[in-house]
Amino acid sequence: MRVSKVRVAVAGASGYAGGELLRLLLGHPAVEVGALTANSNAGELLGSLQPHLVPLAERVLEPTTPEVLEGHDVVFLALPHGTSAAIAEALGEDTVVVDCGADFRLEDADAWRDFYGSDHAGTWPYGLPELPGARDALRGARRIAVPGCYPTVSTLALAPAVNDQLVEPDVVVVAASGTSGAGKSLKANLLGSEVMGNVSAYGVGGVHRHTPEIEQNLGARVSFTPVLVPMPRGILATCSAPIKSGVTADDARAAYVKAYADEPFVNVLPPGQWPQTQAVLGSNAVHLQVTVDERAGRLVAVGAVDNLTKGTAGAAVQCMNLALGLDETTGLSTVGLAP
Ligand SMILES: NC(=O)C1=CN([C@@H]2O[C@H](COP(=O)(O)OP(=O)(O)OC[C@H]3O[C@@H](n4cnc5c(N)ncnc54)[C@H](OP(=O)(O)O)[C@@H]3O)[C@@H](O)[C@H]2O)C=CC1
Ligand SMILES: CC(=O)N[C@@H](CCC(=O)OP(=O)(O)O)C(=O)O
Repeated sequence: MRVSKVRVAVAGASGYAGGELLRLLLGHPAVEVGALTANSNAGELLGSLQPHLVPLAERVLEPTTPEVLEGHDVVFLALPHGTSAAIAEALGEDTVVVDCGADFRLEDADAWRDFYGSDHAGTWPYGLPELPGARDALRGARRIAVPGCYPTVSTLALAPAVNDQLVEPDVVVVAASGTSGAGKSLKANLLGSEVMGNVSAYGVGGVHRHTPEIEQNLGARVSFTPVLVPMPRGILATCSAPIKSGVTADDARAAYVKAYADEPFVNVLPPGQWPQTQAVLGSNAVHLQVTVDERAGRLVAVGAVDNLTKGTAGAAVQCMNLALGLDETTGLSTVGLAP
């Protein structure tokens, strides 16, 4: 018997997140790739911009309009902030719209205005199924807001400690990211000569827009510092919080193992082994480790993700699977690419 496939469109197919979505969708057994759209690159062959997507090389990028995107079962939006709402509004309620941008992640309209400087578009179910209660909201959802890449790894690295009240709700996150996190458009600070052989902090002092998103996820005060490192992909987040009296490293580890025991994509590493980015590259896995720094009185958790996979496109596919009632892991792998 021939089972009909889910027809998906990708808006922003010329960008990094769109390209990663297509790489994953090409390996997804239940999906047929429909329209591919772009902005300045509309009219170009996909193969000229994303040569790794060989089966789609001859596809021509169309303009990003509701007319091109309608008629699909699922539409992935991998577009700049502020562009999703108008498109989503024009698509029918039956279409599953999965937004990789930030527009619908935050619940607090004031926080949105403070960090993004525009009017709040609204709030959609948040695409981090591993958060308590989130998976149920994603099953059957027709609108999904995929988390930011830093919030994904930072939240998962701290949630068991905060939720089990092992720590004070006052956390510090310092996270190093590869340059693809900044997208594919030209920026002087991302030139090879600026990035190679260089590591730099940015968005320091509570001004990065992922701060309110991590706060929303954890219900904790957050000091977040992102760091740009000279690699194309991957994030390593080092997270800490004041430990409550009497909590040991074994207690912390037990809480993490229990919280993630049934999670297909969260891998709490064996004791003493610390996450590294190359182990998660191209995979939808999150690698975590936790301990207690007794001298400083802090719990320390480290997490690694691929910003483009579990940090964006992999999470988007995971959420699509939940929305459509497919097995959550369909088309996704926990196997990384190393060295
Ligand atoms: N990169 C990452 O690691 C992560 C990205 N995200 C989010 O995913 C989204 C896409 O990011 P990313 O792929 O990195 O960005 P890129 O800059 O690589 O790609 C942006 C895409 O959007 C298109 N585009 C640009 N301007 C417009 C416009 N005004 N209207 C319609 N389309 C437009 C571009 O088309 P063209 O090439 O034709 O100009 C391109 O296809 C963003 O919201 C980003 O925040 C989320 C988590 C992580
Ligand atoms: C290295 C780098 O620049 N990373 C991006 C985060 C990418 C991300 O998660 O994107 P959105 O929240 O925008 O969807 C940044 O710091 O702005």
